[in-house]
Amino acid sequence: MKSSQAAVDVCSFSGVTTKKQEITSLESKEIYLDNTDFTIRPQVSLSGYTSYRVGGPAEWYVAPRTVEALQASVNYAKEHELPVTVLGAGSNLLVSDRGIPGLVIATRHLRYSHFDPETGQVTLAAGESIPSLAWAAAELGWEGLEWAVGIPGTVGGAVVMNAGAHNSCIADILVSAQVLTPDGTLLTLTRDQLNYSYRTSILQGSDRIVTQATFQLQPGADPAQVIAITKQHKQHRLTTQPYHLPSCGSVFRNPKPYAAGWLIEQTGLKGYQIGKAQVAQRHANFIVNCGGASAWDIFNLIRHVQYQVQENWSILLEPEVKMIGEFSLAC
Ligand SMILES: Cc1cc2nc3c(=O)[nH]c(=O)nc-3n(C[C@H](O)[C@H](O)[C@H](O)COP(=O)(O)OP(=O)(O)OC[C@H]3O[C@@H](n4cnc5c(N)ncnc54)[C@H](O)[C@@H]3O)c2cc1C
Ligand SMILES: NC(=O)C1=CN([C@@H]2O[C@H](COP(=O)(O)OP(=O)(O)OC[C@H]3O[C@@H](n4cnc5c(N)ncnc54)[C@H](OP(=O)(O)O)[C@@H]3O)[C@@H](O)[C@H]2O)C=CC1
Ligand SMILES: C=C(O[C@H]1[C@H](O)[C@@H](CO)O[C@H](OP(=O)(O)OP(=O)(O)OC[C@H]2O[C@@H](n3ccc(=O)[nH]c3=O)[C@H](O)[C@@H]2O)[C@@H]1NC(C)=O)C(=O)O
Repeated sequence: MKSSQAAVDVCSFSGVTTKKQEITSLESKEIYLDNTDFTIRPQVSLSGYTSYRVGGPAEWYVAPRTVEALQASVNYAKEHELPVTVLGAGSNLLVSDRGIPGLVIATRHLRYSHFDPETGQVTLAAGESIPSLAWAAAELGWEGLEWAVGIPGTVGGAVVMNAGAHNSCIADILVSAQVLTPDGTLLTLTRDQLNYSYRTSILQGSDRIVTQATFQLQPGADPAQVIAITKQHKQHRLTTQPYHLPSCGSVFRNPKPYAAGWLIEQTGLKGYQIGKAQVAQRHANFIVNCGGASAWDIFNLIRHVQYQVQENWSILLEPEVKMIGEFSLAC
């Protein structure tokens, strides 16, 4: 186990990008990608694209609507030696107030879905919404996604994170995922190749971009029943989790057999606040933005919680949230 010192000393995080680089907008002009009608835009604030509602600008930002435009975006980054950061719906991200150097590629505009009643398989583009999918499946009477209704975000993010709830997770239903590799190749990876375990997959920290996924569901149930179970799951969340304030969901993975929320509450941290970031009263493993928090407030609170839990329980809580960009003392 790492020491508590390690828990407070590390002050620079990176998710996808690693290069230390100040944001220097080369030109404040949009760039048109070859053979597409898409533009790469400079200095785009990411706070509107994350559920925490914090974060500085992307040096460059693009949200392609087709796989071809995605490929063109990746090629552009390669040609200009820009580090690439991939964004889904930003519901599990803490973006630095300093922003993200290089090119941020948002995949949430990649959209299509196909339900195959013969096989019970549904194939979706990476940008499709998981809660919308869960409701659509319930309305068709297809079982298998009732648990997913309250998980904001995209198919791509859920496949990478192995999103889960109520003892189910993406790995239980994933048949395969299509990924775009940095050399522009589209590969199909089976569930076994993704090396899934609790809230992790081989895709975390990798340079492969999920473009679509196929899930196995079970058609043929009574829609009213599937909708009823889906509603119960949603209701359970609304009563146990602080959905009314910006957050990233659970901040830490559960250090089994303990629940992070229980450990944090027992440490006396419910309601503890740094700046406008607060350990939620309703669920201690949620840190909420009470209005006007900075990423730095949230980051410091994460560190404080880690430190206090380590001091009291000798357990280092491991963040589930992906922290991207620079978080240095000079912020
Ligand atoms: C209120 C609330 C409740 C939540 N409840 C749950 C819950 O019950 N269970 C749970 O598991 N999570 C939960 N979360 C966290 C979050 O919803 C999930 O992690 C979700 O799957 C993230 O999807 P996203 O599209 O927002 O991904 P993002 O947050 O945008 O990205 C997450 C990671 O995936 C990578 N990524 C995203 N898209 C792609 C892609 N196309 N290709 C490659 N990499 C990609 C990003 O680089 C990043 O590393 C909750 C969050 C909130 C705000
Ligand atoms: N605290 C936070 O930081 C955040 C919390 N959230 C919460 O996460 C949850 C998921 O958010 P979001 O991704 O926006 O998805 P929602 O669950 O709000 O909606 C997703 C889709 O499902 C449809 N839908 C919703 N309820 C029903 C229903 N009863 N029957 C049929 N269809 C339905 C919606 O249709 P329609 O548009 O017609 O309603 C919409 O198309 C929500 O509870 C939201 O409040 C989301 C983001 C951040
Ligand atoms: C929200 C997320 O996922 C959630 C998912 O929605 C829910 C529902 O299935 O189960 C997990 O929460 P969780 O383990 O905290 O589930 P809960 O049932 O709320 O709590 C577990 C235990 O901790 C206790 N608890 C929780 C919060 C709190 O403030 N105090 C406390 O004592 C509860 O009483 C319970 O005994 C996932 N979290 C993780 C880290 O695995 C996410 O990953 O972002």
